[in-house]
Amino acid sequence: MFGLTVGRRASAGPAVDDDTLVAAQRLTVTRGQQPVLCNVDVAVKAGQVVTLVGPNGSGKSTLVQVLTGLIRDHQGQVRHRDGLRVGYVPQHFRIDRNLPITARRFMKLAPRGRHGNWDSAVADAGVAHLLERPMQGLSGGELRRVLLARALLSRPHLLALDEPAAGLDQRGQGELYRLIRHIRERYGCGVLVVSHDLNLVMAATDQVLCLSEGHILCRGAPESVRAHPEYLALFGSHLGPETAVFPHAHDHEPGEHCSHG
Ligand SMILES: Nc1ncnc2c1ncn2[C@@H]1O[C@H](COP(=O)(O)OP(=O)(O)OP(=O)(O)O)[C@@H](O)[C@H]1O
Repeated sequence: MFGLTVGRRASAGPAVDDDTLVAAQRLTVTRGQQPVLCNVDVAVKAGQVVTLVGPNGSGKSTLVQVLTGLIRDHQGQVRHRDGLRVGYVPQHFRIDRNLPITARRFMKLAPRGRHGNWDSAVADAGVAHLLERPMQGLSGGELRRVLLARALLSRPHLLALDEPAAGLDQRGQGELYRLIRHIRERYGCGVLVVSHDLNLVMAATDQVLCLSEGHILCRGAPESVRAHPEYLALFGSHLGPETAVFPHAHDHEPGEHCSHG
């Protein structure tokens, strides 16, 4: 899903002001007997970069998929701004090796591939030189750029990038975050990012949400904070002092736990 439009259905939920693109309240997702997300409150506003961090399996991708409208079997309330256009770059994307297709053709097949924001999407994602290349032959970083270009075709209000820095070298990661800021400014969109790259997260994010076992462990603006013990406990001491710093508020009382504790 790359050019989803959500928010046309009227539904009860948290208040959505003019700037708020999506807001979730007491969001809970259960898979099997296990809560994957538990009582999560989160909102993304236009022009804001919100980054989700947390260990493997902490619920980051699930949260992104709920906020982008891809997962709807949740408890709690999720409210999207009316007519919200979402661009989504998934964490995993497999190309069928038996179906040769160029990057241009791949993008043209997107919902807004023929009448969308083609020139800007291609230029902003820096993929002009990749358009005639077969998708199967792209490197991981090149593939991510094409997926980003495809997500931009709809001029999204909300751009969700699930681990866009995965597989990129240091220089590529720096470029990526510069690109995210550029896109945020150019499109005025909100950006929701999942990342394990904590140094870059802290440098390029308005708000960080740290998930652990489906709860928001801590959250805040990176520039306004100092080391937080729970965050350090989660990510270890390999981080530089400039990285492990943001204030937080718990989303649950110490005695109030989901069934996993
Ligand atoms: N459809 C599903 N069925 C069963 N379990 C699921 C399903 N989707 C997610 N889960 C489980 O929910 C938990 C959270 O998954 P999720 O992919 O959201 O985590 P994540 O934080 O994005 O992990 P990672 O950093 O490894 O990508 C995991 O334990 C996962 O196995």
